[in-house]
Amino acid sequence: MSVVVPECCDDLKRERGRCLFNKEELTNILDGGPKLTEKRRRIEKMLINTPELFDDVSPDYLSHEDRYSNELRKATQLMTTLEKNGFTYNDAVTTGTGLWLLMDGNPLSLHISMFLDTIKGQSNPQQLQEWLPLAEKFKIIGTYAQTELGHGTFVRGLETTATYDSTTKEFVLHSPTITATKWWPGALGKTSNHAVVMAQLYLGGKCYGPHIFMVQLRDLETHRTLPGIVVGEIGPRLGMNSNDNGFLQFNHHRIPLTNMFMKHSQVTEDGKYVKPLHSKLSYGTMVQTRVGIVYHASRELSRALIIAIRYSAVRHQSEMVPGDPEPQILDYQTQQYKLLPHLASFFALRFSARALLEVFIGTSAGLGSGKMNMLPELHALSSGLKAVATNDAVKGTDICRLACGGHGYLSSSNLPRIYTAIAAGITYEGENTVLFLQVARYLIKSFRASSQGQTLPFSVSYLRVQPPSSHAPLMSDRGLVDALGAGVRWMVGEAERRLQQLVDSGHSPHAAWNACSVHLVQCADAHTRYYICEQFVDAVSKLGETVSSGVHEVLRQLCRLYILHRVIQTAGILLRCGAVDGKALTSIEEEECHLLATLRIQAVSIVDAIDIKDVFLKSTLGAWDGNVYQRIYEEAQKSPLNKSDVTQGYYQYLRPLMKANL
Ligand SMILES: CCCCCCCCCC/C=C\CCCC(=O)SCCNC(=O)CCNC(=O)[C@H](O)C(C)(C)COP(=O)(O)OP(=O)(O)OC[C@H]1O[C@@H](n2cnc3c(N)ncnc32)[C@H](O)[C@@H]1OP(=O)(O)O
Ligand SMILES: Cc1cc2nc3c(=O)[nH]c(=O)nc-3n(C[C@H](O)[C@H](O)[C@H](O)COP(=O)(O)OP(=O)(O)OC[C@H]3O[C@@H](n4cnc5c(N)ncnc54)[C@H](O)[C@@H]3O)c2cc1C
Repeated sequence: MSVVVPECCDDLKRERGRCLFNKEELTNILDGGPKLTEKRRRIEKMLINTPELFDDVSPDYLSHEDRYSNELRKATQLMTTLEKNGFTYNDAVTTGTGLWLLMDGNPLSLHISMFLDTIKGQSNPQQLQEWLPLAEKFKIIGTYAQTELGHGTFVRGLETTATYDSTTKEFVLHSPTITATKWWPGALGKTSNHAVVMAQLYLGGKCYGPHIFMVQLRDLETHRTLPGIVVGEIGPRLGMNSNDNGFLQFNHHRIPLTNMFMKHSQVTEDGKYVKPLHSKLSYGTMVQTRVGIVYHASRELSRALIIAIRYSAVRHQSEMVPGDPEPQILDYQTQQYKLLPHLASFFALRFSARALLEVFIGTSAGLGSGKMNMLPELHALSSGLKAVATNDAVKGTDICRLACGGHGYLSSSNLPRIYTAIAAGITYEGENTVLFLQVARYLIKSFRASSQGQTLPFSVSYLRVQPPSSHAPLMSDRGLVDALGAGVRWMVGEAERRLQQLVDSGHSPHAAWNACSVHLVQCADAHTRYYICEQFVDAVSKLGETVSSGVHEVLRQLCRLYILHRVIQTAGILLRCGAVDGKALTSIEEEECHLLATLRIQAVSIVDAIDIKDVFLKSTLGAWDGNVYQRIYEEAQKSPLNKSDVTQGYYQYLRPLMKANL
């Protein structure tokens, strides 16, 4: 059956006809300016004109091995296409285009992110000169090998050892137990010939804690594993199965002294240790990746939202008024309630990701001149935002799937794949509960410092013991954000009180911490969300002077929805601390419902402005033209089971069963 694709179906035409703002302007804001939109589109055009980058057959129908090879084919093609056209891998990462193409984890993602970032951030000048050109030109291919079978979160508990032998000026890398096996690193199994390896540094019998080493794993000609090294792939996962997540063991494997990354700490030839300016500088690559993940999570959420919102405008179901035609499901208030707060979250995360990037850039510049004072602030912000962004992207993506009913469960909707890929983000790069507990540590320290009269860094300055009272009317955006801040201050104060009470009653500080950790995680989550609200309000108010009134109104409504939704989610706390009363909450609930109806009118245009082309959405439900049913039908025809009318399985199993005398 041939597909006659209309320019765009009537439902979507009508939706788009109601647009009251300049879509291109909103696109530019999301990209970070017109020049960046233009650059992204140039990259997209180039990629779209490279057919080798696209799948002939859905990876769902490939074997485990073919899936990997197919993704490797596309990943290498992507790198050469970018290079030939004067772009870098970084352009593909920062515009999102590369990650959308390589849809399910890919064998070069760790190379272009954590491997290269470690070389750039942890090398001394000689190492940088030696390794960076090789890695940038893909002469060596690497990954970030930190996690072990026995330890992922607790980096200090890693078991792999790097023992210095001053007689040969080498480190001896060893995996003393099964639990010391490196486990999980992306692209470690079959792709990488190098890895940056986190191992416990031993000098003269003394352990100096985890340090990073550049280790060659495979021969550069034959790609065979080097002696003293065992490496392989860990097998199928929930998602991201196009990647070759791997395992790695060392058997007294020797590497030169100069292969320890020596920007921050050094070992001299005679085995003396030179301390870094801050003990956690070697965790820098993780921090940088967390910053990137906030963007990544917001992008993945936006893909799910485009799919679900367009589909909700095309799908008609049930009767709202008996006897009337079936309405678009987007007209149901419950459907709006499922989707639109997540649309607001996407915008909130995008603005917060940008603010975090600025903190990262500022802190990195400071580190260059020996200033370490911003490091705890960056660690807390990047940990909290990574956790909230991935939690919300996962939850939002699953809601989008559910909002598409049965068809959301189809692989061809692409929602399952977006979900499984982003679901890994809750665990990797610091498990979210663990990261929240790091934020909580910062909050409690800050709260206590404030009680002793110290000035607090900007992200926690609202926690000071005697904050100035809010002058903004409660129901204004600022007033509600101040109320949320008061709620967090109350929660942190309460956590501190409970901790102190437990210590006073004889518990050790560590036992008290564990006994309060559920509440502490809630504090960290609430603090991070308060920060996100602040960033959203600030960004919209700053843009107010420069953008057209239509775009400003849409952003103002999305920001308002985000804040109202947050206040409702936190109602219990806000009532307990007296920041709002029942009457205010009732009017906030009513306003939220009203706002859902207002935003619904332009919802399709808003997701259009996110500007992700069909080839990157890869969804039968979310394509620009809304031709949903034809696409679903055509995709089903590609199932290998439809190649013949009667399958082999019938002759092998079903027929014998039917003929058996049971
Ligand atoms: C370019 C962008 C690309 C974007 C691409 C996105 C696409 C994604 C594709 C990639 C796919 C997958 C990648 C996944 C890769 C990985 O998962 S790599 C492995 C990551 N592993 C982790 O994240 C481990 C998590 N654990 C930790 O970070 C630490 O162990 C933990 C912080 C939990 C505790 O560390 P300890 O060493 O045990 O800490 P303590 O000794 O207890 O000390 C705590 C104090 O140290 C401070 N601290 C901790 N970390 C940092 C840091 N990074 N910076 C600054 N300070 C830090 C902490 O605040 C405590 O300070 P205090 O004592 O309170 O003053
Ligand atoms: C798809 C994927 C890709 C990955 N890629 C890489 C990679 O490229 N390189 C690499 O080195 N690693 C990689 N990892 C590993 C990843 O970084 C770890 O899985 C992650 O850091 C969590 O560690 P864990 O698995 O040891 O979990 P655990 O730490 O064992 O966590 C299990 C549970 O214990 C809880 N828990 C642990 N510690 C605490 C605590 N202190 N307080 C309270 N609760 C706690 C956690 O909250 C969680 O609920 C990857 C993982 C995945 C899933």
